[in-house]
Amino acid sequence: MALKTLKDLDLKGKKVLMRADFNVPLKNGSITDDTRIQAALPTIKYILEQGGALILMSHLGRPKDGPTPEFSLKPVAERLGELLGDSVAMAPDCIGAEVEKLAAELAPGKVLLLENVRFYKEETKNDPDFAGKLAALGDVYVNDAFGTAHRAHASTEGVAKLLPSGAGYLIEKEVEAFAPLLSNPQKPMVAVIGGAKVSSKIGVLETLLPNCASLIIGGGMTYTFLKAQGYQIGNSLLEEDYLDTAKQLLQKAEAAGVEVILPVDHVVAAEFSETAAAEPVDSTDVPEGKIGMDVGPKTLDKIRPVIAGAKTVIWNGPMGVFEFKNFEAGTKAVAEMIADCGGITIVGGGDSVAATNQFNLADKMSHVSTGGGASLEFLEGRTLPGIAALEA
Ligand SMILES: Nc1ncnc2c1ncn2[C@@H]1O[C@H](COP(=O)(O)OP(=O)(O)O)[C@@H](O)[C@H]1O
Ligand SMILES: O=C(OP(=O)(O)O)[C@H](O)COP(=O)(O)O
Repeated sequence: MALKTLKDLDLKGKKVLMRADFNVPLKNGSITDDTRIQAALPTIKYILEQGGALILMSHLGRPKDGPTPEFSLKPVAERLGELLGDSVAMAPDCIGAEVEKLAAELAPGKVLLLENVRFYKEETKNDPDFAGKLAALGDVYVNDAFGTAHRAHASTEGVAKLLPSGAGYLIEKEVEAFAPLLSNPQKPMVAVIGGAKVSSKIGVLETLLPNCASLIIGGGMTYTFLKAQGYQIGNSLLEEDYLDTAKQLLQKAEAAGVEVILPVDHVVAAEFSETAAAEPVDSTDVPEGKIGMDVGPKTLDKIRPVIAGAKTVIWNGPMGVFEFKNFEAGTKAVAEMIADCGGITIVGGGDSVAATNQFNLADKMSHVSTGGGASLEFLEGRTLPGIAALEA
């Protein structure tokens, strides 16, 4: 798959519209891990050095009700300004007359960050009119949002059809890093899947099965699977609509001879809060009224030999609510097992990468990817719409 890249674009004096994945973890309005911003810097600097005026766009989180301050990209503009040593202008919106004026007046070498594109539902619907309004802001389009390349959205896919386009350095680097895994994965391969995006990732698991010897499921994913098997899950995270999918996946894994490891004990809390007390539960069932927040020690004992025996480990999704000190132990232990396993280790996803950094293990992983869902889909051999749109 040959991609059009930055080198195929004439950037000098141009308004360069660039899609980045600035969906960074935030706590009380502050960025807790800026890996995704750092990862976009090589492309950003190249565009500025070439004399482009850079208009950046991204989503942040999954806002449901239009513009909401907690999903504003303002903290990203500030952090990016610090990293570049030059102020980054923050647009009040991502489309409209005021934004058009700011974009038109943007000087070469300067940066304007548009407000969260997901403040418009047209973004995720890949609405052509909305894509047209975004495209009108630039002369050329660069996509460097690997973490969002699995989404066919207006800013990742729609705009690419409307402007001369190319992939940024991050997309190029990620695609290269995954190439050996696609062509020649070292086996046995083990997938460790957790986190909170059950509906996004549960479908991907099925396609991972043929290549995996074992599938380890933890984090918020756990409870949809446990409930599907008839266990009690208390008030834990559940995506009710995916109970059947979970049941079918377990049946398919059994038929394919793939070992599935699910938590057999938990650390629970009475409420989802940083200050909640950690209560160990030595049972697969979660007591009524409690929330499963982390995997327990017996689960870790089951996971340990499986990861130690792997030649390739793919990890996406924390094993628990690692952002809260009382519930970080499971994620930390599994991250350490992966870092020490001696095989090829791929960590992907905004929060999994944040966890890897929190435990100072990034240097011990073979590849730390800015994409979680994107890397899983890419590894399955699926065409990522954001990348397909950049094919030469
Ligand atoms: N048991 C759990 N209940 C609720 N949320 C959880 C649980 N375990 C992990 N999480 C949350 O999952 C989030 C990360 O999920 P996800 O976005 O799928 O991962 P990534 O960003 O690495 O792809 C984290 O914020 C973490 O707190
Ligand atoms: O954080 C992201 O994905 P990830 O959690 O799978 O790494 C991307 O920014 C995509 O976000 P989305 O899953 O809301 O489309």
